[in-house]
Amino acid sequence: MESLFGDHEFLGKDSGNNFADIILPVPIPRMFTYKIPSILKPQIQIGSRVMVQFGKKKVLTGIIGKVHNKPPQAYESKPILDVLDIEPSVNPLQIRFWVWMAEYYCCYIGEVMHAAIPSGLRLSSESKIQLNPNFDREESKYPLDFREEKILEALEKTEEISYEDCEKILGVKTIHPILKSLVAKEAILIYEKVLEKYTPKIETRIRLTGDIASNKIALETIFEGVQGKPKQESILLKYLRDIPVFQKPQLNEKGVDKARLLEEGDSESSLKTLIKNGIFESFKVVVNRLPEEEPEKEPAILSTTQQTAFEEIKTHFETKQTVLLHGVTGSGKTEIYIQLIREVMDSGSQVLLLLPEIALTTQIVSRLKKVFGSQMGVYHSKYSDNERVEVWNGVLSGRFSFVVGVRSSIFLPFDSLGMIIIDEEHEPSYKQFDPAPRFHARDAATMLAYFHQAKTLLGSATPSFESYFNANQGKYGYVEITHRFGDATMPQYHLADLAEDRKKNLLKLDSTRMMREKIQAALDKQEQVLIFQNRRGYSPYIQCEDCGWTGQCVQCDVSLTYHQFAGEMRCHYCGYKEKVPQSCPACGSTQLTTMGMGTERIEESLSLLFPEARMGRMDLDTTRNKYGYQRLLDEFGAGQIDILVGTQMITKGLDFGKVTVVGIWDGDRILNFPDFRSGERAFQQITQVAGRAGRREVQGQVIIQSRNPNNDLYKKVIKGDYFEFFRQEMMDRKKFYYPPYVKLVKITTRHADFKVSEKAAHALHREMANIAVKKIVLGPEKGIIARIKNQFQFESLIKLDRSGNTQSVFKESLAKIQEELQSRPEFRSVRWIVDVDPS
Ligand SMILES: Nc1ncnc2c1ncn2[C@@H]1O[C@H](COP(=O)(O)OP(=O)(O)OP(=O)(O)O)[C@@H](O)[C@H]1O
Ligand SMILES: [Zn+2]
Repeated sequence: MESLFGDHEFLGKDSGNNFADIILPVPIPRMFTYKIPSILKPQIQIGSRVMVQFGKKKVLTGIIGKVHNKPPQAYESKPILDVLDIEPSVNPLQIRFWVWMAEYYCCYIGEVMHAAIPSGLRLSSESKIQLNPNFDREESKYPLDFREEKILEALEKTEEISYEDCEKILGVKTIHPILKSLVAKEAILIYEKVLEKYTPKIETRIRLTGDIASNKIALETIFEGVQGKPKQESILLKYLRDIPVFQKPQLNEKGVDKARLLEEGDSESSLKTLIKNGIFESFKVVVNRLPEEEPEKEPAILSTTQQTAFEEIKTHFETKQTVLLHGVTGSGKTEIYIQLIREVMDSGSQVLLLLPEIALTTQIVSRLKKVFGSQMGVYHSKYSDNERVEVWNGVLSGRFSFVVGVRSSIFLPFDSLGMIIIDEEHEPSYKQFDPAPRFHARDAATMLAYFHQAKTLLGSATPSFESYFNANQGKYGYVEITHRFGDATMPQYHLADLAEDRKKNLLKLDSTRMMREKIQAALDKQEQVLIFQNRRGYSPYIQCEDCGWTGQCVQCDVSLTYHQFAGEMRCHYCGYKEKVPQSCPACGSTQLTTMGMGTERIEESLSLLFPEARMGRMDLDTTRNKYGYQRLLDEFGAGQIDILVGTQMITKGLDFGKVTVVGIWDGDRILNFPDFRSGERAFQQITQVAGRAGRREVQGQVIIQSRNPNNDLYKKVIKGDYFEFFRQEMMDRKKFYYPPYVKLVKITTRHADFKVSEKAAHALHREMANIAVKKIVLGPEKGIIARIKNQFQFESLIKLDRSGNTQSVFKESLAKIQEELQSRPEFRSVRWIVDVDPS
């Protein structure tokens, strides 16, 4: 990245520079160079939004990525048309980060920009057609045909029209040739209309008029006046309850939200009368969507173990940029983060705390909120666009010097980060699969911290092998906590043999005797139970008992997943859905049954086995709406649920004191995943879910149901020797060339025609063979799912040597190859998907 951008080029405002590289929206692949007109020079700054002409007559909005003095070689540069921002929207460090991301993850910088800027801030541009002011119908040397006349007539009546308007006016779809001709005849202009999408929230507020609030006699007179008018009296009383002006007249100034005044069913017309009579006045204000909150409590005092870890982390930071904090589940990592965050904030720098999915970590967010109040911004996947814009602006204005967020929060406009903390750093959900940029937020955040000269703290009870490897090599500092906080002990494991119980007729509704006994014991003591079922790989589906028919997606090579709640079968890849048929579409039989074991089935079974227990279920279905997680977790925390069944969502970060039993419904389902990381993932997943049990005085009990309880991996998890497990797995990784010993790049071709997709994949393969760096190319092979959304997929996997500049040479050559292949007519509509560090 250094080669492309020297630091001096980020200084912006340099009147000696005559050219600017502009980042343009997708699908425009790279930055284009434009001339800086001298009158715009004073306004040119890195990160400002500008309008530029692209192609013949198209006007786009882009962002200044770089200013310099080198005219482009391949084309004549056009001038920048206008600068839209007085203050840049994006700072130079962000641009530098975007450039790095586009290069590292092999994607277009426009795609990074698209991911980075919340859509509420994005300039949406819609092509608009306008009369060319220089055009004179009488004097034009070009004759117009009747369609062109029609368009011009419309434009004489209104200032601008859209493409859609044109289609309507002409009653045809093919308007491009007509518009093109009009442009050529200099009769019209086509431009992109710039729309700001973000809208501030405006509240109507009510307050007492003039100085009534400070005049007791006037107030009393008013009360006398509304006697016998109960509706008006009620509104007045409610106002005084919320705003006690008798004690503090100055409170009247801010007034109350009108909606609040009317929310208990008071009538709007009575309020109107009060306003008409000059008692109340209404006014409008712009309000924050994110409420102000004061911190409620002081951070906890660290235990001796925590304090030691805290000191060790800081000592490592003196010499290392990154530190890995490896602390067992329940060791109190969050409290250590809190102390670090405090210190960095006190020193005047910004802090970012990354969590894998905020919706799943509501508990941690509310713990932090209590300590940091509204100094802390939350960047939530379930926030609305407008709320996101307010967080963005809050970072810009300095309102938030600390942000907790999901992976997209690495794009916020920080200008002086002091530390990035990545909690649960092993979590696969830090990786963005689709669309580009396909980045890993942990790795990208480490780079971001480097650009800010900031520190990175990685935290996990089960570190990723990549991070553990770096710590072992001495590249990262390493701090370990081997004991839980307070008196809590590590949970005790039990393997329950499914096959054995079946033989002995002890299996009831897929539960072993061990599982039932442990659950019952917990229920008897009013303790709580978590039951985990792995979502990956398996899903419930509908099958015909007579002919074996199963519902298939019409666009993808996958079977449809059964959603009992909606009575539907859905494709998890493209969203296609249909109602569950009454009878088998193939043979007409009505014997349709549910196969696979989803969380719904387990919930049903358990409520039959434990009829007195109150059940809850947490999965994609029950948490679809914004407050779904929150509601379930609140109920669970309040002890209104005895047994909570859930998928991956219940494994992350939950800290409930009354959970003493964790059941893993089908352990084998976690082990059998065809991936080089399956061992690592299984170890992590079992340890994490088990870690929810027994986090206070009572020791936790973990039951793993399995048909193969002698599997070596269970033994290793139970032993809990992470280092030993790592050491053994790493021998395989080394032998078979897998990360972290090599870097992986996966390239997928997609096309509606099987043959074309295959041919493109082979052409790519041949070209890649000529790239002169050490590498192994596997494939191309049909994708694990051969067809998605009617597109056939072929995949190649490339293993790159980690040494020297292998990666950059490979990526550069790959970009050239891709460009060349894309230009071949036969591959024009092929999609090429490059995934660096796939997971
Ligand atoms: N110094 C402290 N004082 C009081 N309570 C503490 C302290 N440190 C930790 N705790 C409590 O101990 C419990 C476990 O801590 P925490 O949730 O931070 O662990 P963790 O390391 O993040 O665990 P996991 O990796 O399983 O998420 C929490 O209930 C927390 O409030
Ligand atoms: Zn589908």
